[in-house]
Amino acid sequence: MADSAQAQKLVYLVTGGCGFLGEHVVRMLLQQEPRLCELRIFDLHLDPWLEELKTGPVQVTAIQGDVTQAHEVAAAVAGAHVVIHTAGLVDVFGRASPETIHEVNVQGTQNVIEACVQSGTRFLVYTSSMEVVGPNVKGQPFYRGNENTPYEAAHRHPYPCSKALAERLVLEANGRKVRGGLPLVTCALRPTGIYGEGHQIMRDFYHQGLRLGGRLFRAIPASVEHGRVYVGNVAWMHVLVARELEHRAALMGGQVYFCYDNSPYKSYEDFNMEFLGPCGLRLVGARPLLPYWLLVLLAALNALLQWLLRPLLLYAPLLNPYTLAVANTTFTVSTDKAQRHFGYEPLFSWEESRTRTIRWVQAMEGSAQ
Ligand SMILES: NC(=O)c1ccc[n+]([C@@H]2O[C@H](COP(=O)([O-])OP(=O)(O)OC[C@H]3O[C@@H](n4cnc5c(N)ncnc54)[C@H](O)[C@@H]3O)[C@@H](O)[C@H]2O)c1
Ligand SMILES: CC(C)CCC[C@@H](C)[C@H]1CC[C@H]2[C@@H]3[C@H](O)C=C4C[C@@H](O)CC[C@]4(C)[C@H]3CC[C@]12C
Repeated sequence: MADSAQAQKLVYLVTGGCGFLGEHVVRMLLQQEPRLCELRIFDLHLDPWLEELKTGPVQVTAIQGDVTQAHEVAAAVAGAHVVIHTAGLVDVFGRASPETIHEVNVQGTQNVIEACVQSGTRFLVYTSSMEVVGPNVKGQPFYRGNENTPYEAAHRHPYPCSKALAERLVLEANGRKVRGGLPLVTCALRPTGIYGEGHQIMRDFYHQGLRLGGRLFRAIPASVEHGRVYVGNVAWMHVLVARELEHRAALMGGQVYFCYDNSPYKSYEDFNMEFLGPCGLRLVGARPLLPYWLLVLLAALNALLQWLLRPLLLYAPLLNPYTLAVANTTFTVSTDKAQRHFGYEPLFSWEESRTRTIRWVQAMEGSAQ
C-alpha cells in the first residue's frame, strides 16, 4: 500500500463522517495523513461544513448513503484502501427500535465487511465501544481495567448488544481473503465516554443547567468513576491504527484497543463540571440529592411513560434504568496496549482537551458567562 509508486495515493473512506466522532476523524485525517489523495465521507446526513473541506489539496468526496443498504456501501467502498467505520446508531434513550439499532449497527457493519471483501479493500478499522465490555447488567465495577481484565460482559440493552455483535463480526473477518487474494486486516477501537467539541449530551447538560438557573443537581456519588476520553485523541487513535495496520498486520489484526488518554478519573457529573464549571454552572450537593432508590423509581417511571406514550409521541429523557446503571457503575480503563502495539501517545494533553472543550461550550449560544 505504501510503496513509493503509491505514495500520496491513498483513498480512505470514513462512514459516519458527519457524526460527532466522524467529523474529528475526517479533520484529523486531512491534517495528519500525508499519503491521502481522496477522502470519502459516507453518511446518512451530509453536513454543510463538508463544503469547506473541498478546497484543499485532498479530493473530498461526500456520499449520502445508508450503511443498511449493501449496494450503497459497496459503491462507496469500491477502490478504497482503508475503511474507518464509525457510523452507528448511538441510542441508549429508546429513541429508535431495537430492530433499527440492530439493522444499522450489526447489518450495517456486515455490509461494510462484505464490501471490503468484494472490492479488495484490505484495511478496516471499526469504532466499537467500552459498552461491548460493560458496565454489565449486574452493575459490577470495572476499575481501571485493560483489554485482558476478566469481566462478565452480559448485556440486555439493544445498543451494547449490537456493538458487541458488530465488533465480533469485524474481528472474525480478520484474515478473510479479499478480492485479489490478500487477507483482510481488521481491528476494533473501544472508546469510553467521548467528550469534546460537538458532544451532544454535554450540550444538553449545559442547556439544562441554564434552565435551572445555572445549577445542576448531583445524582451520582462522586466515588463512582466513569471513563472519559477526548474526541481529538480518539480520532488520532483511529488515524494511527489505520496507518499502522498495514505495517503491523500480524500484531494488530483482529485486536481490540481501548481508547484512552490522560483525562482524569472522575464521576460522570464531576467530569462534566470540568467544562461546565468555567462556563458558569455549579453542581449542587457534595452527595446525591435524591436517594438512589428514588432515582431507580424515577428511571422506571420514565421507562413506563416512554412505553405508554409511544403511540402518541416520543418521550426519551436522559434518565432511564439503563443510563442510570451506566452512570452509577464504575467503569474506567488503564492500559498501554495502543502504545505498545502502534506507538500511540495522546495528541492532546488533558489541559488542551479541557481548554478546547471549555471554549466550545463558551461559544454556544446563551453562554452563562
Ligand atoms: N459518543 C460516545 O461517547 C461513543 C463512545 C464509544 C463509542 N462510540 C461509537 O462511535 C461511533 C460514533 O459515535 P458518535 O458519538 O459520533 O455518534 P453520532 O450519532 O454523532 O455519529 C454517528 C454518525 O453515523 C451516521 N449514521 C447513523 N446511521 C447511519 C446509517 N444507517 N447509514 C450511514 N450513516 C449513519 C449518523 O448520521 C452520524 O453522523 C459510533 O459507532 C458509536 O457507537 C461513541
Ligand atoms: C443519572 C443521570 C442524571 C445521568 C445520566 C447520564 C447518562 C445520560 C450518561 C452517563 C454515561 C453515558 C454513557 C457513557 O459515557 C458511554 C457511552 C458509550 C457509547 O458507546 C455510547 C454513549 C454512552 C452509552 C454514554 C451515553 C450517556 C450516558 C449513559
